[in-house]
Amino acid sequence: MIISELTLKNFRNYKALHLEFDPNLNIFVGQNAQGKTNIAESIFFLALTRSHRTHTDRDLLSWDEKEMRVSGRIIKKNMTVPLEVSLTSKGRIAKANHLKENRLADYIGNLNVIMFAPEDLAIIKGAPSIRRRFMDMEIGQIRPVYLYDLMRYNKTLKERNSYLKFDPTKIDTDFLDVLDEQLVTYGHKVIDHRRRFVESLMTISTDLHDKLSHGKEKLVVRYVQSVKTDFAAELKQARQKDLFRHQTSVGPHRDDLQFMVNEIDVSNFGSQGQQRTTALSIKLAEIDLVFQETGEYPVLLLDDVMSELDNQRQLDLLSLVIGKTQTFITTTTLDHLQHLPDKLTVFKVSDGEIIKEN
Ligand SMILES: Nc1ncnc2c1ncn2[C@@H]1O[C@H](COP(=O)(O)OP(=O)(O)OP(=O)(O)O)[C@@H](O)[C@H]1O
Repeated sequence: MIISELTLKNFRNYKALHLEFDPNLNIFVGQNAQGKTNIAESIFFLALTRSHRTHTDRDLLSWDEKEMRVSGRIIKKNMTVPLEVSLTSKGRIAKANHLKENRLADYIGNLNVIMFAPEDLAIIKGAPSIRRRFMDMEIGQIRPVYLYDLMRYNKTLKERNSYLKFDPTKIDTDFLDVLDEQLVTYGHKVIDHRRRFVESLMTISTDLHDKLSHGKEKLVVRYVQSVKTDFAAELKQARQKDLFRHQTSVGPHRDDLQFMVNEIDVSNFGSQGQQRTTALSIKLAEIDLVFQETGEYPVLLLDDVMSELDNQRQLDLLSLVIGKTQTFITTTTLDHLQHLPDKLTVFKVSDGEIIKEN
């Protein structure tokens, strides 16, 4: 799948912008704080109706504006699909083929993107919540039904946690049983999706990591489940503790991922280089995973990551993706970019102005 055109209205520092893209490689070059990441972010937003770097929609609106719109044209399976996501006083509106989707989960999946940014190192080094968010975003893109299951699980979890805060003498254990039953039903669905995702991710990323490390490192990705064997039984067993602590101590909201390189937990004991290569393997694996699940390669957004990679890793990365996925690179300089293919388009970015150079 490729994105052929992008139009921005009041998105960050772009009041009005229209761009036509190269199907192969697009490079956005410019000094710091000119608006390169904003372009990558807008493409991510068009795909997922949210930003990769802020939870606050307000941040995405140009200062002093009340509404914004990102629209684009996607070409997949030889069909052109117009997409549009806007933030208005009525909230978030997503349209595919000019038709409004009532549920955002029905819209997501029209455009698949994989974003690789320096912050992604946090998937390896950061808190478990970052790894859960990573799983949720990625599974949601490939199988939108996951978002429903996750939403229902989270809603029930919230309800249970609020109930656990009630005066203990007023707790109705029958009602808690009902909540537990619902939590287990939705929780199983979430766990099933995650298990399948991690299995596929593991197979592909191990192979890629082998290539990226030139056979020196074996990567193993493990799904670390909070539920060990029987969710219902474990929930029951934890009930007294949960009532005491006013929160649910077992369930997929406590899941994690573990990355082992040559049998060492790379999150805690890996070198910077190993952690970077692991993050890269995971991200690149997603490209093939999206293809496996949807029959289309996603669009790849490489935001400010090339300068962090040495020559060899740049070469490995580009040789793995160019010709396969439409790629967008943001960078402050073209100097360190080696091994670029012949077919590419460079966009010079300066203070929200973009000049296309062929
Ligand atoms: N909501 C907004 N409205 C208007 N301008 C904004 C808004 N949010 C950010 N900006 C401006 O966008 C610019 C930052 O853009 P961006 O994050 O894309 O930088 P960049 O070119 O990727 O830089 P770097 O190389 O440092 O990552 C800054 O000038 C900032 O003031």
